[in-house]
Amino acid sequence: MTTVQDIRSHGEDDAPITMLTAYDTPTARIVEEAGVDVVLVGDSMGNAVMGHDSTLPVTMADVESRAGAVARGVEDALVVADMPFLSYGADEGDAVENAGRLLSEAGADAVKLECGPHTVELTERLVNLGIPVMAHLGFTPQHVQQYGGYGRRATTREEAREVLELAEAHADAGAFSLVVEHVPANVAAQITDALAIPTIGIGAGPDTDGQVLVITDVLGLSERAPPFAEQFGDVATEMREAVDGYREAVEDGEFPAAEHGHGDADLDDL
Ligand SMILES: Nc1nc(=O)c2c([nH]1)NC[C@@H]1CN(c3ccc(C(=O)N[C@@H](CCC(=O)O)C(=O)O)cc3)CN21
Ligand SMILES: CC(C)C(=O)C(=O)O
Ligand SMILES: [Mg+2]
Repeated sequence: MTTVQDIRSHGEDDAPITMLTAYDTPTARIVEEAGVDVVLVGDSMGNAVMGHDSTLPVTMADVESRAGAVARGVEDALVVADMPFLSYGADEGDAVENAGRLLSEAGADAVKLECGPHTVELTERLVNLGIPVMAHLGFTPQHVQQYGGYGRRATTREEAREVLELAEAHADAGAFSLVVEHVPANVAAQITDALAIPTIGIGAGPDTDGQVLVITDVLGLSERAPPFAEQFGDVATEMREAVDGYREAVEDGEFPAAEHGHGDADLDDL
């Protein structure tokens, strides 16, 4: 069993923390069997498996449903669920209830919040209530309209300092780890050095305590993947071949065959 305390106590000499997203039971099972430490039910499901072009349309109902599916496929890995756009930040009571439901009903072990100055208090409140929080800073995709694009963040000294200070504030508020996305490697390295909790990077260079990617980017199932992602397989080709094989077998009258057990029942003509 991987717990939030196992992640929190990650040491400098330990192997890097591995995290991957999953949005369904069979994929979550494979991610866990591979020995990945943390399975993230990311709001990247909007792009990755729901056909949206951002994470903004993803709802609590979407994340609850997908987190349930993932939690049912996982025994040992830590399951973290993203809080989707506007499920926190508008009303603190609603935020607490939404976060709580991801644990008590969907079966997640922790939640992840895209952070800013407004999430420091919320982090403290959630942690006090027993809801572990993973913070997310740097490029936070729920702010894409505010940023005006998908470019790297914290590229100036001023903005890098802001991110560092927010990281420290969320660590002090009780976050057990911190995702740092799409920032310069030296900025991610300095944040990592400054914090007692582990950092998990995406598009943030090699000097974080762990790495995370979106599963469809890793598998070669994404229509578009960010430049910092790496494709480690070509599952789309495998799927195309299987589907093509099925279609051909039906069209050629080869499927179903006797071995598929469609024998006749012993009855008169209807
Ligand atoms: N499939 C997938 N993978 C991801 O890693 C991912 C998602 N979806 N959805 C949520 C966010 C969005 N992310 C992204 C998506 C695109 C870029 C990207 O293309 N950046 C380019 C263009 C920058 C620009 O528009 O100026 C770059 O060169 O940095 C970066 C992060 C990372 N996350
Ligand atoms: C890319 C990770 C960090 C994420 O937030 C997601 O998958 O939604
Ligand atoms: Mg996310």
